[in-house]
Amino acid sequence: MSPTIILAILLIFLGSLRYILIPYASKNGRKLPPGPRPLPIIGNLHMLTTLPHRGLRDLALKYGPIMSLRLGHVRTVIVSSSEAAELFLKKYDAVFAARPRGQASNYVLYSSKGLSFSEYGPYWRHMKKLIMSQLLCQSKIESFTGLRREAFLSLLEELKSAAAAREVIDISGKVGELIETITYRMILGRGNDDKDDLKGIINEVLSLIGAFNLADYVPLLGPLDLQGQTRRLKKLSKRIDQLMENILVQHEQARERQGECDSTHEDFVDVLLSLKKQHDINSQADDNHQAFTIERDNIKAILLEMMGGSFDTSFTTILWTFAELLRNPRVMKNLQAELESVIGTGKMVEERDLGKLEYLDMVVKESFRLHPVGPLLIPRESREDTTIEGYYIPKKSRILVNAWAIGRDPSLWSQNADEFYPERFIGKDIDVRGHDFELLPFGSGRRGCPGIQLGLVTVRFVLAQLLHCFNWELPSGMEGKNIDMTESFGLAVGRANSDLLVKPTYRLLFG
Ligand code: HEM
Repeated sequence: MSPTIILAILLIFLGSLRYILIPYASKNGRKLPPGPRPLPIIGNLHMLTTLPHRGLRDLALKYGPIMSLRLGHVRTVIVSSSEAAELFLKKYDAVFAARPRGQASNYVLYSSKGLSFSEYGPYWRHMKKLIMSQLLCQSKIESFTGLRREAFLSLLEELKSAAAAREVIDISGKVGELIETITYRMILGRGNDDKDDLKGIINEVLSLIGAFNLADYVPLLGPLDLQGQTRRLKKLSKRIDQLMENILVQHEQARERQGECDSTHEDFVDVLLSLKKQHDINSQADDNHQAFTIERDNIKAILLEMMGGSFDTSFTTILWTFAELLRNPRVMKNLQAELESVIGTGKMVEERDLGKLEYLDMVVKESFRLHPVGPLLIPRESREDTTIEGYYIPKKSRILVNAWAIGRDPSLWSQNADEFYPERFIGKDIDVRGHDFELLPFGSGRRGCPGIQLGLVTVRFVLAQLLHCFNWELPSGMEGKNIDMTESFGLAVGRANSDLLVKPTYRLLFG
C-alpha cells in the first residue's frame, strides 16, 4: 500500500472519531437547525446533487426553511424562505456579512485582495466605497452609454445581413461576443485579444471559483489534491498574474505617452491607476496618511472581479430571458407591442428610454425570479455565535440563501410559480434590488451586489434592442416548448445546452 493511501486512511479514521464523538444534533445543549444526519468525514456532501439549489429545495421541504447540513467539516445553514432570508440578510446582516475563503479566491484573486471574498471589516468597507464611488457609480455607468450603443450597432449590422439572407444564427454566440466587447472595453479599454487568451483565462477563473473544491470542505484531504484543483489553481494564478501585469504596464506606458486622460472616459484600469498614483503621493506627503494602500495586487484582484461580475451574469440573464420569450410567443408579442408604442419603429431604443418600458421591466424580473444566475447567492459566513428563531448558529457557519427556491415558492407566487408569467408583477411593488426578500437575484444587505445598476442597464438595453429591431422565429420544425432549459451549475447557472438557434427578420422602418 502506498504511503499516500495509508496517510489518507489514517486521516479519515482520525476525522471520523471527531464526528462520532461530537453529537450533531446539538451543541453545548443548544439546538441547531434541523437537517439530515451527516456521515463521518463527508457529512452530507453525498446529498448535494449536480444542481444543488434544486436538491437543497427538496431537502428544505422536509426539514424546513432554516436547515442545517454538514458539508465535509463545514457546518452549513440553508435558508429557503423569504421570511428566513429577511432575518439572515436584513435583521442579522452584520452577523452574516463575512465570506468563507477558499483555495480558489486565495490563488486567483490575490488572497482575496478585491471585494467579493475579502474579510468583512475596515478593508472591505474601504474597497466597497472605492468601487461604488469610482467604478460603479451612476455617472461612470452613464459614461459608457456610447460604448454600449456602438457595440450594439455593430451587432445590428451583422444581424441585418443574416436577416436579409434568411439565415439561422446562434444568438447565444452573438450576445456572448457583444457582452464581451462591452465588458473588456469598459474595464480594460480594449477588446478581446487572442494573443493573450484573455477570454480563456477569465473563463477558467470563473469555472474554478464556481467549482466544488473538496479541499475547502475536508481540509484533511487538501494535501492529497485528489481532484487536481490545487495544481490547476497554482498554474492558473501564474498565467493570470502575467496577463494582468501586461495590462497594467500597457496602460502605464500609454499614460506616459499621452499624459492623464479625460477622467470621464477612462476605463477601469485607468481609474484604478490614477487612484493608486494619488494614494502614493498622499502617503509620501503624510506618513500617517492611510490605513490602506492600493497596491498592484489590489488593482488586479478588483479588475478580475469586475470582469467576472460583469460578463457571465449579464450574458446568462439575457440568454435565459431570450429563451423564455421564444417559449412564450404571447409575452414576446406584448413586449414588442410596448416597444412599438413607446419607442416607435422609426428609431432604435436609447438607454434613456429604458425607464419607460414597464413590461420589459416585468419580463426581466420574471426571468430573474425563475432563473437567478446565482441561485444560492455567494456563500456568507457567520462572524459570531447567534440564535435565530430558536436555532443556534455557531460562529464560522456557512450560510447559503436559496434564492432559486424562494423564487419558485408557490406560497409566494401561487400555483403557477413555475410558469413564465410577467403579468404577475402588475400592481405589485416588488423590485430586484434586495429590499423584497421574495426576489433576490442580486442578494441583499451589506454583501449584496454592487453591480446592480450596471447589470440592469446592460440586460435591459440588449434585450430591448434585440426585440425592437427584429422579429425572431425558431428554425423550421422546431417548437418553443422543445427549447432545452436544462441548467448547468457553476458560478453563474446558465443553460446547459448553450446554443440558441433563431432566424431574425428586421422590423424597423429605417436602414
Ligand atoms: C445581471 C447582473 C448581475 C447579477 C444577477 C449579480 C448577482 C450577484 C449576487 C447574487 C451576488 C451575491 C450577493 C449576496 O451575497 O448577497 C453578487 C455579488 C457581487 N457582484 Fe454581482 N451580479 C450582477 C452584476 C454584477 C456586475 C456588473 C458587477 C461588477 C462590475 C458585479 C460585481 C459583484 C461583486 C464585486 C460582488 C461581491 C460583493 C461583496 O462581496 O461585497 N456584479 N452579484
